[in-house]
Amino acid sequence: MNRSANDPVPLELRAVTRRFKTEAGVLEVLTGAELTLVAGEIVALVAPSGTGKSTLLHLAGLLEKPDAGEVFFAGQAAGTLGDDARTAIRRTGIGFVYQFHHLLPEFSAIENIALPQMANGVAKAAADTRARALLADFGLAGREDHRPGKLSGGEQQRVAIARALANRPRVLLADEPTGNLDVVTSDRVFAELLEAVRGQGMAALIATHNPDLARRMDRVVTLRDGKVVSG
Ligand SMILES: Nc1ncnc2c1ncn2[C@@H]1O[C@H](COP(=O)(O)OP(=O)(O)OP(=O)(O)O)[C@@H](O)[C@H]1O
Repeated sequence: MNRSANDPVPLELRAVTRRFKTEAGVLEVLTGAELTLVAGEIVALVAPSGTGKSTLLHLAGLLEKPDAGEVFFAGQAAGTLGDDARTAIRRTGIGFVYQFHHLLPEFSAIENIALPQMANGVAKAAADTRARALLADFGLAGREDHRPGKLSGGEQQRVAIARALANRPRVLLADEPTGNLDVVTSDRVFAELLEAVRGQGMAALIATHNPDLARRMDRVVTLRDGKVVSG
């Protein structure tokens, strides 16, 4: 995808704070986190369990709102938007990949990738064509009509990644995208993910516990005392 130098910054978190009330008191998870993702940049988020990686991804993905600070998507302050506008950004501008694939079990691989496009107004024939091409990119030609239950773990995760890329989002957010796979499959699927993200010129933030995978990204950040710092 061609993005020009004048395009707005895909994703920016400014002074983002998030706290949770727990029985033990208030838990300050993010305390003024700052992060900028430029177009074409793939950032690894590597931090110990419980430090707030998923929380940060949920805020970046407009799934939750910060208690203070602001998330900017393509230069637009998300806090100023209503729920419909936030949902529209999530549907068209952001691709999500989780540790578990969350594919729709009753639908085939091709339908799982075509449906989010059709929800965005793409005609079925065009959505199917793109889904087919993505499946081929991920080595799944011939598996189009298989339901997720008939696919291996690696194949399921490839379909989930293809689904996240289907609408050509500006930003990809991933939480341990290959954390559920064996080492060899994880390595292969991860390489395919990076290639696809680079090919589309997207910005990506990918949480992983795996330092080998993190090294293959453009830079590594971590969370310390609720703030994003270089990893
Ligand atoms: N809705 C919530 N209510 C209360 N506490 C929460 C909530 N969501 C997250 N937390 C707490 O916030 C902290 C950060 O959670 P988060 O899931 O972001 O961590 P993480 O770094 O992604 O961990 P992991 O690597 O284990 O997935 C944890 O202590 C968690 O228990």
